[in-house]
Amino acid sequence: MSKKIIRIATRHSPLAMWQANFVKAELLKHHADLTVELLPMKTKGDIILDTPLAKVGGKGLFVKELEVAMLENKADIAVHSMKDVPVEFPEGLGLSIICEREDPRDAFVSNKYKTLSDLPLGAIVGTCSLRRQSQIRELRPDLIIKDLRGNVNTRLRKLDDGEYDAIILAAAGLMRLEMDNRIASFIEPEVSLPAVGQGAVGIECRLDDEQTLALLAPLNHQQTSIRVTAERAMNLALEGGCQVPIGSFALLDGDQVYLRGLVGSVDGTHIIRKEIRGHQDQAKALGEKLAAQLLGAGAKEILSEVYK
Ligand SMILES: NCc1[nH]cc(CCC(=O)O)c1CC(=O)O
Repeated sequence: MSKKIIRIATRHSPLAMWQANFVKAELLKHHADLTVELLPMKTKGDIILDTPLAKVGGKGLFVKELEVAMLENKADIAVHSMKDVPVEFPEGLGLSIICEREDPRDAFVSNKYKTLSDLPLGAIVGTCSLRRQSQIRELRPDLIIKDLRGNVNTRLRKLDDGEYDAIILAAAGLMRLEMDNRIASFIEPEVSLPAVGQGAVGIECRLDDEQTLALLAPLNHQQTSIRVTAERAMNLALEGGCQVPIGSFALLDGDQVYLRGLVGSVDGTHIIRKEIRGHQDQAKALGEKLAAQLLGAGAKEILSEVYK
């Protein structure tokens, strides 16, 4: 067999580069004679930094350019944070692999306070996630939520500059970048239900590229894959993108899936929570069932208000 090269399309942010290098190392671990190249590129989500993400619009802000590179055969695979991957794929591309999940929780990051409850009345919290905003507002309606964009390092710098009393980030990103020391406390899923796929890295490729699919196969983590399948099925049935106040979080207990879902108004006054359990073989159906329960309980009205 000729010497095979795998070209990885990735965003150029430090977290994206870490994830692409992680996949490169994993590929080399399983296939020592492989050549792996990184192709860093900018996406629309990296370029438009002055607008709240929910207003930039369009699904897949962080993945489209990477997908084009694969379709034009300039790259073979793309490495994504599962949280940023839209539920549907362009013709010919698909998500073949989900790697083992890092800590899926949100992290409370502050130089002055330990937890959300420690924050004084009217404190300023930075996040651009409607999901985080909704849940934080429910708990602490007095807090002022200020938009916060940019990659992880930019966000931390804005905190350090004193623009915020605290910011909320995905724990996984901080842990991967070896900045766990910035985490003041973890926010449990009961307080802030994580986003669909949070903490998991996924690999997309051309579905007819059998050689690449075979090389990627050992990187799949079955338990993570089942959990994220349930979460994404819920999101798809709600027609949710990644910029909506939706949380979805699955755990596995033996062969049983425990899936929790949430849809909330941005002001936190109206939050719908539902949960469901079932066999892991039914992960997708469980997600769809849970979405139907959420819709039946008023999620549709909440989401149409957000999309307006
Ligand atoms: N939306 C940006 C994004 N996409 C993935 C992560 C973190 C890593 C992960 O969830 O795997 C982040 C940053 C954040 O939310 O703090």
